[in-house]
Amino acid sequence: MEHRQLTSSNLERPDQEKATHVVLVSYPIQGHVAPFIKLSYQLASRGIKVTLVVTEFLHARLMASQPELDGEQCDQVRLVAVPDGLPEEDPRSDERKVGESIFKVMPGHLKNLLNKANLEGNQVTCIIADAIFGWALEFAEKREIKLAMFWPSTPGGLALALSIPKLIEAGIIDSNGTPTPTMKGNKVQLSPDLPPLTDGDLVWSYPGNQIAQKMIFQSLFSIQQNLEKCCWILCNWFHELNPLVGDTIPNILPLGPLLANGKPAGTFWPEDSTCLSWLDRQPPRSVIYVAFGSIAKHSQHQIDELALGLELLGRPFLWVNRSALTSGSSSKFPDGYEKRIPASHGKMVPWAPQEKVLAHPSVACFLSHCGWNSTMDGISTGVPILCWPNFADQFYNRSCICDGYKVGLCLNPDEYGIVTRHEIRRKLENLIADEGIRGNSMRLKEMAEESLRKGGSSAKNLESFIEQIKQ
Ligand SMILES: O=c1ccn([C@@H]2O[C@H](COP(=O)(O)OP(=O)(O)O[C@H]3O[C@H](CO)[C@@H](O)[C@H](O)[C@H]3O)[C@@H](O)[C@H]2O)c(=O)[nH]1
Repeated sequence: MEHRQLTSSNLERPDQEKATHVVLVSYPIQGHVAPFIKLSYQLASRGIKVTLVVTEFLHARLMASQPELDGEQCDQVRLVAVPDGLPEEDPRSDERKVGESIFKVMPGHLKNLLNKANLEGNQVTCIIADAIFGWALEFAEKREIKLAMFWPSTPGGLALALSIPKLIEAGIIDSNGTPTPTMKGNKVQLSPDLPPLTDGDLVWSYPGNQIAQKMIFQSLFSIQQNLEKCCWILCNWFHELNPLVGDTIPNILPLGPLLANGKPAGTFWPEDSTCLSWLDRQPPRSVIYVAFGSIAKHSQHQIDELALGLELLGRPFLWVNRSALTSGSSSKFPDGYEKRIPASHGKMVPWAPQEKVLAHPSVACFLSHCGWNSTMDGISTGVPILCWPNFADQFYNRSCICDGYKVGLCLNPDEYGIVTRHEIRRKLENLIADEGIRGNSMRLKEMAEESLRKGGSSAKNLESFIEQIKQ
């Protein structure tokens, strides 16, 4: 199935006929698609013709949640929808099945797309592929097309992924990524400007989901070879955040923070914008913003503790209570909770315009699962972060936020593995009162802004990338 963005009338715009044409291919999850879309805007705004390939399933979701993605505002970014190889009725809830199918069918779709673009005189100059799409290397090489890989996650995660062979050789992890007794209780220094890594920080860690853990480890294992062979590794951070990590990776180009800047952020759920007018009615720096990205889950017991912790704190809060945040159906609140918390004091939304929320002056801090995009959202708006990691890179991101960048605090579970309401209340109070953390957050925000200004590190990296793909 092809969407209207692929029609020849659309492709043959005279002003763009000779433009450099970049095709981007993202893995179809929110934490990858959102930064891909923001990167697409950056390229398109500099006159590059941009085609972003998404699965049909995802395309339908994006159109339902942000129909503007198909409109005037995003005209220079063409979304092309391709089948993911699964039957229409499949709910796409089995991550492994989706992943395997994508790897099987995506090369064929890309081939068709390039052939079609060639026929229509829109030759593709460069492919930007998700860093886990190793198949794109051979594909681009055969067709003599430049290839960049995009790493949507954290500097620490990249440093770790690239160290996997050495860690196995040194007997620190086994060939499945499981820490050996040598690592237990010890720390590994991946780069002088990263906090030491413990066995709890391994980015493939997915508590309670062995299949996902194995899948993430295998993808990361393959990344080292992928990145060695591609021309550039594009990343969503700015050089000054972890300058030494970049020094060890020759072809790295940090371009972040990647921002939507008011354009549709490519979210899978419709944004509830009423939270912005609600924020307008709150005092400056008063609100706790609570959001756990697109995949993290909490038990109903944890949701209760969170709700009661926020109540104990007594400050206004805005809570993204996304569907499937709990393992069962939708999360419930403790008895009488919604009556006790007036709407003026606590607002729940299924999905928020996160970039805009965090930039709002009423927000005091961000209770986050530490997904990398949310971490960059927090850093680029100077909002201190209370860390509640759930799986994967989020544990090491927590260490970076708290011990590396020093812009947050972390929640600690009790002896039963529960983050109690008292811990939540205490840490939120401490975080809000911590002037040192606020100062660090503001400094990083300024550095992030500086990196995007003309002559700043990310701006220069983007210009250099564009110059090179034009050659
Ligand atoms: O109400 C909300 C909540 C989130 N977001 C956006 O959704 C994205 C969420 O991304 P992220 O914070 O990275 O979380 P996940 O969706 O969980 O992302 C997955 O992908 C990331 C990048 O690889 C990893 O760092 C995470 O651990 C992994 O779970 C960000 O762009 C947010 O701005 C919204 O727009 N509104």
